[in-house]
Amino acid sequence: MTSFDDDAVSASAAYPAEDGSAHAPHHKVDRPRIEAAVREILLAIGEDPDRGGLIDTPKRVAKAYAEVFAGLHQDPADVLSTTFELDHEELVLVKDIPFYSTCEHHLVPFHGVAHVGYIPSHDGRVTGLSKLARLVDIYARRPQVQERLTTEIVEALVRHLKPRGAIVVVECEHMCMSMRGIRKPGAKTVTSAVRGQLHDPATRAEAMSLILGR
Ligand SMILES: Nc1nc2c(ncn2[C@@H]2O[C@H](COP(=O)(O)OP(=O)(O)OP(=O)(O)O)[C@@H](O)[C@H]2O)c(=O)[nH]1
Ligand SMILES: [Zn+2]
Repeated sequence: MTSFDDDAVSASAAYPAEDGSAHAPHHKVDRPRIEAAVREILLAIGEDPDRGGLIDTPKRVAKAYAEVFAGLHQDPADVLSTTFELDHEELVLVKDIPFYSTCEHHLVPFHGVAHVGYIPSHDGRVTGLSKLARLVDIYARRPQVQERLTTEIVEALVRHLKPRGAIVVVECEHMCMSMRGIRKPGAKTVTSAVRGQLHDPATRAEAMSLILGR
C-alpha cells in the first residue's frame, strides 16, 4: 500500500505558494490517516466499521478525498501558462462551468456553475478556453467558502494572464443549507468579483447580460 496519493505527490512537489493564499498546501494527501479518521467517525456515530457494507468505506473515502481535494496540490500557474497568439481585445467569457466543491465549515458539498470572463492583455495572447474551466476546478477541489473561491479565481486570472479586466460570477447551492441546518433546498448563493476594466459600468453590464442571457 502506498502511503500517499500518487497524483498529489507528483503535483505538490512543484507547487510554490507564490499566491500567498491560505490554501498553500503543506501536506500531501495521507490516505492511511484519512482511513483511520473515517473509521473513528463511523465508531463515533454508533456504527460498526467492521460490518460487511462498511469494511472498505475508510479506503473508499480516502480515495474520494484525494480526488475531491486534489486542488490543494495543483498550481494554477501550470494551467494558465498555455497561451496563444490571438489579437482579441474584447471580452472572452466561458459561462455555466459546472463544478463541485466542499464547504469548509461542514465538509459537505456545495455545487453550481461558474462564469469566468476576461479582456485579454495588450500583448495579443489569450489562454485556452478549457484552461478557464480547469482553473475553476483547481480552486473548487479544496475546502472552500464560496466568496473565497470566487476571489481566488479572479485573482489567478489577474496574476497569470495580466488581463485588462476580469469577471467571475459563481452560483451555488450549499448542501449544508439543504440537507441539514436551515434546510432550504434550492436556495442559491450568487457571488461575483470584478477587476480592471470590468469595473466600467457599461463593460460590466455587457458581461452580466451575457452571463444572465441563458
Ligand atoms: N459566507 C459563507 N457562509 C457559508 C458558506 N458555506 C457555509 N456557510 C455558512 O457557514 C455558517 C456556519 O455557521 P455556524 O453557526 O458556525 O455553524 P452551524 O451551527 O452549523 O450553522 P447552521 O448552518 O446555521 O446550522 C452557516 O451560516 C453556513 O450557512 C460559504 O461558502 N460562505
Ligand atoms: Zn457548510
